[in-house]
Amino acid sequence: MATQGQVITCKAAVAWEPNKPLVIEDVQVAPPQAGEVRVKILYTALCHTDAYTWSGKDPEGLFPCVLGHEAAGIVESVGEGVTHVQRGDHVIPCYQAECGECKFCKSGKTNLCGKVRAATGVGVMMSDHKSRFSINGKSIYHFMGTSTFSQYTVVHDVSVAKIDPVAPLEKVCLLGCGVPTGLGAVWNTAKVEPGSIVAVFGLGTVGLAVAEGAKAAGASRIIGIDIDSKKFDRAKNFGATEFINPKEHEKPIQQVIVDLTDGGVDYSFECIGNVSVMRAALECCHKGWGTSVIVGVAASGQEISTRPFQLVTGRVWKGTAFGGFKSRSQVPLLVDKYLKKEIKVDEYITHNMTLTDINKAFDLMHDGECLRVVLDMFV
Ligand SMILES: NC(=O)c1ccc[n+]([C@@H]2O[C@H](COP(=O)([O-])OP(=O)(O)OC[C@H]3O[C@@H](n4cnc5c(N)ncnc54)[C@H](O)[C@@H]3O)[C@@H](O)[C@H]2O)c1
Ligand SMILES: N[C@@H](CCC(=O)N[C@@H](CSCO)C(=O)NCC(=O)O)C(=O)O
Ligand SMILES: [Zn+2]
Ligand SMILES: [Zn+2]
Repeated sequence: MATQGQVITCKAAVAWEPNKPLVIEDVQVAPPQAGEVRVKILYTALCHTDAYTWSGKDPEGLFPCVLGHEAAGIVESVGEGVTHVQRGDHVIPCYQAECGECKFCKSGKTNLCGKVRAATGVGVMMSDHKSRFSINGKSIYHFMGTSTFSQYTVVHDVSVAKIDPVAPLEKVCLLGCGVPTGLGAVWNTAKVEPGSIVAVFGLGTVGLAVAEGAKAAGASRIIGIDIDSKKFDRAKNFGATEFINPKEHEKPIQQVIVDLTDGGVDYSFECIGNVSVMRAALECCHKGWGTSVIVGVAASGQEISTRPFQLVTGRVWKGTAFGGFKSRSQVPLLVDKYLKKEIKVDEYITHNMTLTDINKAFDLMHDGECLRVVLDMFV
């Protein structure tokens, strides 16, 4: 039955309130308006940022909403004026848009795009400042411009990357967030050179992707740091060469690392979202040139600090969003790299479940064994 131009009623996991279990609801998804695309989401993964917003600590978290931003699907229909994708295209929704025309996109200095960011930050579509999701007339907010915990979602056309239809959607959904973030933090943000010494704080999906990226960049030592030593064995397969558990040391972790590396590392990456660790990650960098990249998302109200002398003496503090990748143009290239076996993706998937099990999937994320859980949206 043709659905184009019609409201679609489908299943979605709705976050009615912070921290309350998500509820699988029948939601109405309005047709895409001009410049919008309605996507049938086939697979979505869960990212810790979904859990962060769900917790109520995200100042941009609005309820009720449909969370989710790491997914893959097929275009169901497009609104007026949309030319770069059409019905049937395989796509990855991109929470970081790329319009190619705004001040940010044209700067050549950042992957951030300004075109729809104001609207996506308040859970609505740009054209009319309204949501396309509702339940019996009650409006439900979008999230990150993606809302992939729904069988159908509406995104801005600048927030969708067309990919090779050969790629398995149940795998490449991960290229919507965590894996590119870690790889790009190394390749685009830090620009790690061959021979560098790298420290990675936090060995979840993002930290492991940093390790993988650092290995590919030719780093000579990749030091993995985690408070859960069970993470270490697996991290070897992603490129980490040595490991430190801060709990096993009396000295501050930055001092331990400085002592082990003749003055500090060339590059460090904080992949946790803990502001004390962010400080340690900066301070374990080598005087004169060491660069630390903040990748983890810290809650509202948290602040970073260090002695300014750390920066005066040449250390550099940076951050990265989506690893600095330009989403619409570079996500398809990452999919191609996966198809050529140049980057890992399958290895980050530890669990496969269904949309109905989404609350169990969130529980699993606290399990030390869990990296990414992929949900099949139509089982
Ligand atoms: N900047 C971006 O674009 C971007 C994109 C994706 C995710 N993120 C953020 O990156 C962070 C990591 O995501 P993830 O999915 O890998 O999370 P994760 O929870 O799987 O991994 C975090 C790891 O840190 C370890 N850890 C916790 N506290 C620690 C401490 N004090 N010292 C050392 N290790 C510690 C945990 O044991 C775990 O292994 C999250 O904050 C997420 O929101 C940011
Ligand atoms: N709304 C949050 C912002 C959280 C944040 O920093 N998000 C990252 C992506 S995390 C993906 O898992 C990001 O890319 N930010 C840039 C942007 O949102 O444009 C808060 O305010 O704390
Ligand atoms: Zn994410
Ligand atoms: Zn732009």
